[in-house]
This record gives sequence, C-alpha cells and structure tokens, in this order.
Amino acid sequence: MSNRIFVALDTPDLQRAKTMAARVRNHVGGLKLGLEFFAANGAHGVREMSHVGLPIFLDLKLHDIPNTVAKAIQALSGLAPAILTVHASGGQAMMEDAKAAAPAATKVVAVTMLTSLDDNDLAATGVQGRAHDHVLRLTELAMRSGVDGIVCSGEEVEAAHRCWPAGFFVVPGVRPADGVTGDQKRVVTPRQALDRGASVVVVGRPITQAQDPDAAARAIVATL
Ligand SMILES: O=C(O)c1cc(=O)[nH]c(=O)n1[C@@H]1O[C@H](COP(=O)(O)O)[C@@H](O)[C@H]1O
Repeated sequence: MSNRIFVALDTPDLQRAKTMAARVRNHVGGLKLGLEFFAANGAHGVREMSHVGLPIFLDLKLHDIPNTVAKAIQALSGLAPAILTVHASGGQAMMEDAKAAAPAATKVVAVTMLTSLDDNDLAATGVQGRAHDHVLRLTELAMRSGVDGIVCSGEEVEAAHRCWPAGFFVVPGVRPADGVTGDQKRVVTPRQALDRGASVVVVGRPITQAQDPDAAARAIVATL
C-alpha cells in the first residue's frame, strides 16, 4: 500500500460519505467506516462505499463473548473488509475466535487503549499503571492470540512494534502539527506515527471537517 492514510468517514449520511470519498480518493490509501456510518447504513452502505475502489477498514470495535463476536464476524464476512477491529480487552479466546471467523484476506486488528484516554482515565477504570504499559500488555496478548495487529496511539507504536516486529499497526488520533486535538488525548502527527512504525494512520476530522478536504488531505500527504 503506497499511501498509508485511511480517512475516517464518520458520518451517518451515505451521500455525504460518497461525496467526501470522491473528493479525497486520490490523496488517501483507504476508507475507514465506523460505528456512526454502520449504525445508519449497515452492510448496504459498506457495499456502496466499496464501489469507490479503495480498501475498506470496517471499524466496529467488536467486544463481546467469543461466540457472539465470531458469529458477528461470520455475518459480516460477505463484506470482506481489508481491516476489521475488535477490542483486545475482550481477551485471548475472543481474539482467537475473531481471527478464525474472519475471511483470510481480512486483517483483524485489536484496539488496545483508545486514543481518547490518558493515564488518569485508565486509573478511573481500575487499571493500575501507565497507558504505555497497558498497551504493551495488550499488544502481547493480541500477538499470542494470532490476530494480525493492533490499534494504539503514536505514543506507544514504537515500543509495540519492537515487541511485535511482524505486527500490523494502526495509529489513529493523529493531528497535523497545528491541528485541534478535540476528544483525542494521546496525539502525534501523521509523520511521527509513520516514522515510529505505524503501518497505517487514520485521519478523520482534520480532513473531513476542513473547509477544503482535498487540500487538507494533500497537505498531510506532503508532510510524509
Ligand atoms: O479504531 C479506531 O480507528 C480508533 C481507535 C482509537 O483508539 N481512537 C480512534 O480515534 N479511533 C478512530 O479513529 C478515528 C479518529 O478520528 P479523528 O479524531 O476525527 O481523526 C475515529 O473514527 C475513531 O473511531
């Protein structure tokens, strides 16, 4: 994949997602469709977006008992996304069953700790220690379970990559140097994320909420 930017099309509006994809398709390597899009448009919407001709990252962050996650993935398998997310905190058996249920060509990646959380948020959930250590523990668990990789922030990706050299690393929560962070807390630039070992970076609002999304996407690509 020459362009390693996936644009997050976080909208419930299929037409808006199509229009945005058409505007930026020459500047990004793939489209990420998440809960907001899927709740409104379902499998039909994902099929429509696949006509754009870019790899689809279906980000549903599945997190349930192993049987339920496996059956959900089987139900989605006709969509054959390039990338699909589950939560690493669902545990090893859940990740093993998720990988077994997914089409061979789909990379199953496990979300470690959301980029919208910091050390204090982690403590509030009852987990002792730093975000960095929590991410590395979950990275090892994901690696043992046989999934293809993880989602983490740019703050941990270098260490995670060292611990799992063959892993596939998705880094969201990236912002251009002058970007508004919004609800993201563990933030780096797209360039830093890739330099530190990200396989792909996810960029949403810095492109989709820009006055000129094509120019914003081009400007990010120019920094890489
Ligand atoms: O799995 C993800 O893609 C994800 C994990 C994570 O820890 N943080 C995170 O922001 N994301 C997703 O990445 C995208 C980030 O969007 P922006 O903050 O608008 O760039 C959203 O679609 C989130 O759902």
